[in-house]
Amino acid sequence: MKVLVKAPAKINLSLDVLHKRPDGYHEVKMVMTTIDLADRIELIPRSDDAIQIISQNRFVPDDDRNLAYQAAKVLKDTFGIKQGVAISITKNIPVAAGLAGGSSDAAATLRGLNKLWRLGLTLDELAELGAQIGSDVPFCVYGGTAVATGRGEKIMPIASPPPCWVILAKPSIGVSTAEVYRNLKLDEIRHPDVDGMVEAIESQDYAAICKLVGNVLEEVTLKMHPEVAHIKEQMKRFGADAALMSGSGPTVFGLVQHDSRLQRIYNGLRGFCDQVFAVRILGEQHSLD
Ligand SMILES: C[C@@](CO)(OP(=O)(O)O)[C@H](O)COP(=O)(O)OP(=O)(O)OC[C@H]1O[C@@H](n2ccc(N)nc2=O)[C@H](O)[C@@H]1O
Ligand SMILES: Nc1ncnc2c1ncn2[C@@H]1O[C@H](COP(=O)(O)OP(=O)(O)O)[C@@H](O)[C@H]1O
Repeated sequence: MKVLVKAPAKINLSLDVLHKRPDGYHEVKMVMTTIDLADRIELIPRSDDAIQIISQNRFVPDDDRNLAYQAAKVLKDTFGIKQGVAISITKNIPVAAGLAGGSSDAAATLRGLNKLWRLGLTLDELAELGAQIGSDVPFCVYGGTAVATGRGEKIMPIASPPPCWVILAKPSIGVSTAEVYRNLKLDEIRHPDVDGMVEAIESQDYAAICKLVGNVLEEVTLKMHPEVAHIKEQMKRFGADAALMSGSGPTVFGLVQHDSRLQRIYNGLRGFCDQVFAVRILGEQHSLD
């Protein structure tokens, strides 16, 4: 039996950092949502006990640095699984982009192996195991829309935003999440209204959502890579209702409700940015079947 799993990307509609913790991580408060841009993970049982990564993407590690490899390892070690698995990753999410591609591959591997190895774990149990791999993995285990706190691993599901288009534009640079957090000046932060964003989503107020988008990491990445600021300006100039960098960047996303304006923004950005996508928000949490 072979198992196929979708691994969707996320965007951060609001991202605040409260303080630096004694363990070196930052205490965050963010609103995240999954979008319809996804990697495809195929899990194929092996006759030996090895974990093998198969990927055609040269930026994706094919050894134990791969987060999907680490997900399989956590399950094998925790439950004493003897069977090996080949994990084939078809990459559609840009790498090191602030879209949690690696974390989502790990989360999809957890969900898929739960099925392949008949472990019978709940999403809560998979999310707890996922936290060992990375801060964004628990959110990716659930999908949908949620408030994430702690270092990002404490997840509280909320309603999904009203229907709209998400346009993503990724400049051809990769950003290190650790470096962005390291360069954040905690005493100079202008905190976004995360609670206001949650209220706006719960009341399906699209205009308020657009007004309240904010990300404290944006300024850090913008300073290192001015082209990100340029993309954000262009996104707005072409007519996006809101524009913001996702996570630690460098991808910028724009929100728009009208199909007519979508085409104009998409074409305008394609003029100077290689990777542009127009996708929908995915409202539903993942199910276990
Ligand atoms: C910024 C965010 C926003 O969703 O996303 P991305 O830009 O990576 O997509 C996340 O907080 C990224 O989560 P993730 O990429 O899973 O981070 P991890 O692997 O756990 O940590 C990578 C490094 O980032 C820093 N880090 C991460 C999370 C956090 N709350 N505080 C931190 O200081 C630490 O230096 C850590 O060593
Ligand atoms: N399955 C994977 N897909 C993509 N990158 C991965 C994967 N596993 C490990 N990585 C490593 O994780 C780093 C961050 O990648 P990614 O998760 O795409 O970005 P981000 O944390 O910005 O959302 C990459 O530089 C890559 O070397």
